Amino acid sequence: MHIIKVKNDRELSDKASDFLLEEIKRNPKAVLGLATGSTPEGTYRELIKKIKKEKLDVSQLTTINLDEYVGLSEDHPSSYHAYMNHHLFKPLGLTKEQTHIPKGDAPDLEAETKRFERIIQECGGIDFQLLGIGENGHIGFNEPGTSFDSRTQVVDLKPSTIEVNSRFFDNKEEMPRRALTLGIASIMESRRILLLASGERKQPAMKRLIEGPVDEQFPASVLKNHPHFTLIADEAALSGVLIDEMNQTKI
Ligand SMILES: O=P(O)(O)OC[C@H]1O[C@](O)(CO)[C@@H](O)[C@@H]1O
Repeated sequence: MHIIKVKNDRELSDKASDFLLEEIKRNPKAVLGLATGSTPEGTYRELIKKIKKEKLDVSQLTTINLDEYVGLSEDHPSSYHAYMNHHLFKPLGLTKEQTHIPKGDAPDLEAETKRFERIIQECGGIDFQLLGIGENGHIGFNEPGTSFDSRTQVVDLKPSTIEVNSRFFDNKEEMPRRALTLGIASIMESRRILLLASGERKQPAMKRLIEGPVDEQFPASVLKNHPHFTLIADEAALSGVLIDEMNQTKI
């Protein structure tokens, strides 16, 4: 695990967008694994600016999103489809053919999980996976207790996740109780992984990730087993966390 400590969310967005930009420059046909939530919003904003400034061709990229709420159609304003269209796909002109997100309103959810795994295999696997982290350590929507061998699946969300994420819904009652998510094994097969964490809300998760053991009760801990795993976190998220200097770059 390599840790990059930044001052604040603005620096985190700048640094994380550089990682994505480098990946795209190195391989214009890259398969990018993408995340939603509040954390990567600034990263996407910076990435769009940099891609436009450098006039990069993004027409050959493929994107694979981590998750979607069960029951929400693509045009539901709180769906991750709507989030991605708004924050990245529309501004970059990425087409439906090159972008993939699990369909939360698929009539057969089990078939949808299989279809999604097939898409990942068919495009040759994920080159670069961007991740956020839940306060309880979830990655994608893989909640504490999820097997490290899991593949794309339908999951029940924990009450704490329902509470935290209901802020994205006008009416809290509309917050779905289930989601489709890439499994932990599917995420771990990505060739490189970048995890972002910002703000004091994420401090307990950072402490457990960095100081604690690899444990299925804390899903993000599995990332420490990945050979090319980088964490970018800000000072608030890392406050009071003991970091081995060998693993760290300060910005
Ligand atoms: O960045 P946030 O909003 O804190 O969300 C944390 C994580 O939880 C999720 O909302 C659930 O997948 C992710 O999209 C995100 O990475």
